[in-house]
Amino acid sequence: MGDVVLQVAGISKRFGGLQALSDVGVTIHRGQVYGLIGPNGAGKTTFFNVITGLYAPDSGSFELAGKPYKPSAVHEVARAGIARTFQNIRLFPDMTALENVMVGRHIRTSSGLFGAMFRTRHFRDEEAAIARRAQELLEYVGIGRYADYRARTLSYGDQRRLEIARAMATDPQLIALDEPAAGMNATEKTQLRELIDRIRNDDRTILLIEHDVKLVMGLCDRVTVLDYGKQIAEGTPAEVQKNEKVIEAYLGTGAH
Ligand SMILES: Nc1ncnc2c1ncn2[C@@H]1O[C@H](COP(=O)(O)OP(=O)(O)OP(=O)(O)O)[C@@H](O)[C@H]1O
Repeated sequence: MGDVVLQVAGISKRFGGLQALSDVGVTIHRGQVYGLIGPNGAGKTTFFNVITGLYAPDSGSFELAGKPYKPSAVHEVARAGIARTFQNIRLFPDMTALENVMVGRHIRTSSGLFGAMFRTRHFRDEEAAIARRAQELLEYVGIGRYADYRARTLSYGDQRRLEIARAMATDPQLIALDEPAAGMNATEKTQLRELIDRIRNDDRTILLIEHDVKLVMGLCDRVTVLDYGKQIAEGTPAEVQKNEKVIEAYLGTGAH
């Protein structure tokens, strides 16, 4: 098994009188696809938002690639090495596909504002390298031919791919995908599955929230199941599927 990429423990988060997360922890190894599932309102998005710095947790410890990190601000989390996509696609709709990926890459550059303002040689070289890398990533996710199209003109499935390319542009330790298959048709889901498989085979690490249990079970190495903010099961898909608490949680709410 690969090194530990993300280790979080004891995460709790309360909203007023509602305990959205109680003492949740996960350990994710390099090269794994780790799934987070649970019925509606179980706390999946809250967990994602806590580890990516959108919500401040009430408690919890956080380690990324062996170093403690404090998920207190979104850009700090991105710098620490977690990149994410969103349930509702958040691209720059009027920028091209290539430019959207280049934006992701900019957090790793060194020229800064001075370089950009005076268009220094170093800045220009860096821009050219960023554009090349962005094009490679578009090819990697399968939409290289749309590099010059505005993001909003791409199909839904291709916009999701573009979001993944943008997330990968930061060279993250961990890629967190928030319901990447939402709204996809069967063909798009198959392609998404192949893409996630490919990303894993390239030794990258993925945390996945997904409603489509079939997709999660077929794709993930390990799964955590949340219900009412509590971690009711953790294990391989086969283990989790047999767990009585899990069966009950899903049958109880009618969600699947
Ligand atoms: N910002 C917030 N303020 C108050 N309550 C919140 C907030 N965010 C989430 N909650 C509540 O916390 C609980 C967990 O919600 P969360 O969105 O994390 O669940 P989920 O598992 O992602 O659900 P879904 O599958 O519907 O997306 C819910 O009861 C929700 O209403």
